[in-house]
Order: sequence, then structure tokens, then C-alpha cells
Amino acid sequence: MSVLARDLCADPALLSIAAAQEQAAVLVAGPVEDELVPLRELAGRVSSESVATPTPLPPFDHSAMDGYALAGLGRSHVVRARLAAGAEETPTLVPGEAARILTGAPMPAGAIAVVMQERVRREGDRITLEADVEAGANIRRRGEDVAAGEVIVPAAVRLDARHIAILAAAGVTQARVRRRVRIGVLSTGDELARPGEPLTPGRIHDANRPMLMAILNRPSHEIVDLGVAPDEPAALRRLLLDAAARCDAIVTSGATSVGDEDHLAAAVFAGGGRLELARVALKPGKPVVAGTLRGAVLIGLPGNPFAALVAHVLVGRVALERLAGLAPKPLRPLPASAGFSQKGPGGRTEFAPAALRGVDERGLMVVEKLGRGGSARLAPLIAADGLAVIPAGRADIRIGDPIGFLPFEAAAEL
Ligand SMILES: Nc1nc2c(c(=O)[nH]1)N[C@H]1C(S)=C(S)[C@@H](COP(=O)(O)OP(=O)(O)OC[C@H]3O[C@@H](n4cnc5c(N)ncnc54)[C@H](O)[C@@H]3O)O[C@H]1N2
Ligand code: MOO
Repeated sequence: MSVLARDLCADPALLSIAAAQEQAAVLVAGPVEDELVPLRELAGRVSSESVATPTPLPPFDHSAMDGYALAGLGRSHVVRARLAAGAEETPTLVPGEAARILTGAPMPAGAIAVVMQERVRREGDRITLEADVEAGANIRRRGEDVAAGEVIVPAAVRLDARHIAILAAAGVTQARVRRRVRIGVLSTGDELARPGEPLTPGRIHDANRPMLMAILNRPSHEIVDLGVAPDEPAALRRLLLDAAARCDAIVTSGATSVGDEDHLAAAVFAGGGRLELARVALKPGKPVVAGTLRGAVLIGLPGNPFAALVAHVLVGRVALERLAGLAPKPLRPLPASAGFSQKGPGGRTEFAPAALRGVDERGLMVVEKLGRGGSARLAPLIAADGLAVIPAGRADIRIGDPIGFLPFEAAAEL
């Protein structure tokens, strides 16, 4: 059910985070189209289909050690050949024979084990083992990593160095990935000066647009800088409509709340758009809204920078990841121990900049909150290692109580 203009005026119940994430996902009709991209440009892109390996990995039986390939398990062998990695021809050994073999070299026919060179004595063309070896020792078998035809990269994942390595090993030179999602980033507010612009009375520098562009600056995205919109409904509507025609998604900050100059929802409605969610039980980040405008996904983050960050991580991210073709991946806060106490219960799930302060006697990370909850404050984030997570409805918290911790790498991929 869509959000109506009147819902934003009254003080409606807050949506749970889970409900907001569900709404954020379903407002996106589906991922953007896909395209074929060469291996060297795949890092950071999102796979649109699974990839199977055409060859087994490894492709042939080979030695895992520098040593001797043995045709029997006896202690004494005659060395008949030498095999290095890349050897094209291999001899056939008979019992009693061995081949000098280097790591990665193909196993000769008839060989049943490899002994490391440190475990043998060599005199001329004869080797003597210091101890028995087991059949199969130090041989890497064809297909023991993956068999031919097996899936090596699933669909709907962000490709990183691990995927690039296995695709390269399998001889795959290109893959189908989602095209880059065009995301427009807009700040709103008459008080905002551009980075570097001298401040006149009452003005502050725009921090959100550079922050959001930095978070969203990924190989799977193409960022469009939409600048700053004034607190003027018609101008905001024009800017949004122009952006909707050029972008798959628009991420704004500010103008989401109930103040006289908070014109985002009105501009979206006047432009023929819809909002599917508004006001979430998030602290900070409550006034987040999301919907669609002329086919573009619209995410309206709150103006306070930390609130914008939290609302992006918890709500906006879900919609943008679906658009980019990623499978849903819930954030999972790590178990941690409170290094602070506070009164409960809160009606909203709280996210606070937090620093790690060692490990308690149970082995849990001890987390200290920084910044006393100011959603406009940025300095605590600089000193933090991640975000403390305190679920809505939690009773008083005492030192040592279990809480959640989201490291920044997992939260915002900052
Ligand atoms: N009567 C109420 N007032 C407010 C409520 C409420 O429920 N009732 N919610 C508060 C909460 S919580 C938040 S968060 C803010 C969100 O407000 P908006 O999204 O409408 O944002 P603005 O009013 O435009 O700005 C809020 C604050 O953030 C500064 N700001 C805005 N954009 C930027 C930017 N790009 N870079 C840096 N700072 C920015 C702006 O100057 C304001 O100080 O509303 C509360 N009010
Ligand atoms: O949600 Mo506001 O974001 O508490 O500061």
C-alpha cells in the first residue's frame, strides 16, 4: 500500500526495519539488463547468470611438491626422467622407477605417489626413501577442486578477486553481468554551500552528497551528480523529473521530515510519483522515504549526515542492491558486549558509532558508544570501528549485556 500525503503529516506508526526492507525491495520491479564484459573489467560487477567451468580444475593430475614421482611404494628407486611444470610429454614408469618432479608438473603414467625431496637420499640416478610413503601422497588430482560443468560463480553476486581467479583458472574470458546502475545523487536545502565555497551566515557545507557519492562509487554503478536543490517545491520537482528521465535511481538527502521546507514528498507526488515507505523505526534515520518517480527508484534519506548514512545502509541499500541484481543479503551484526549502560526500551532500533575496546572474559568484543547519539555529528564516525546495534524494545542495557556490532566494512562498505 502506498504512502499518501496525509500519512506524512500525522504521526503514524513507524515501520519496522524488516517491513521497510521488504517495501524497499518490492518497489524495485527488477534488476537492470545485463551485458557481456571481459574478465579484466569484471571486478565489482554483479553476475547475472551462473558460470560453469568448461574444464576440470585442476585440468590434470600433477605434483604438489618438488620431489620424486614413484611407480611403487618401496624405499629404493632408479630416477629415469625429469619433469618440470609445463612438461608436455611424460614417460611411463614401471615399479622400481622414479622421476624427478617439480611442483605443478604433470604426473607420469604409472606413478602412484610423490615423495618430497627432503625425505630422500640421492646418489647418482638412485634415490632411497628415509620413510615409507602412502599411495596418492602429494598428488593433486584432476577435477579435485571442481569437475567440468560445475558452477564456479553463482548468479547475483558481486564479483571480486576470488571470482576473477577461478574464472581465469577455468579459462573463461568474459561473463554476463548487470549493466551499471545509473544513480543520481541530490542534496536539498537552501543552507547548503558546495564543497569549498565560502560560508555566508546560516550556511553549511554539503556533506551528504560527497558522502553518498563516495559510498555509491562502485564498479556496478554510474554516479550522476545532481547538485543541490533549493527548498522550493517547483524547482525540486523539475530537478527530480529531469533526474528520473536520466537515472535508474535517485538518492536524495534532506527535506524528508515535517518542517515547512521539507518538500520532497510533495514534489514526488506532484511529479506523478509514489512513495511506498516512509518513517522507519530507525535511530537515527527515521524520516527516510522510498518510492518511484516515472520509472526511477527514489530514495529520500534524512538531512542529518549520520541519519542519512544509517538510512542508506538499512533501507536505501536494499533497493539499490536489488536494482543492481544482487541477491538479498541481510546485515548480520556480530555478537558483542556492551561497554556502556543506557535506559531502555527505545521504540526504534538504534545505530551508534562505536569503538572496539578489547575482548571480555567470554571472548566477546567489548563495544563502546561514541558521540552521544547526535545524528548531525560526523567526528564520532572517524573514531569509530563500526556501529553498535541496539534493537527496538530492548530493556535497560548494563555493562556486559549482549548487543550487536556492525563493522564498517560490513555495514556501509565505506
Ligand atoms: N517536528 C519534527 N522535526 C523533526 C523530526 C520530526 O520527526 N518532527 N525529525 C527529525 C529527524 S529524526 C531528522 S533526521 C531530521 C530530518 O530532516 P530532513 O530530512 O527533513 O532534513 P532537513 O530538515 O533538510 O535537514 C536536517 C538537518 O540536516 C542538515 N543537512 C541537510 N542536508 C545536508 C547535507 N547535504 N549536508 C550536511 N547537512 C545537511 C540540515 O542543515 C539540518 O540541520 O528532521 C528532524 N526534525
Ligand atoms: O532519525 Mo533522526 O535521523 O533521529 O536524527
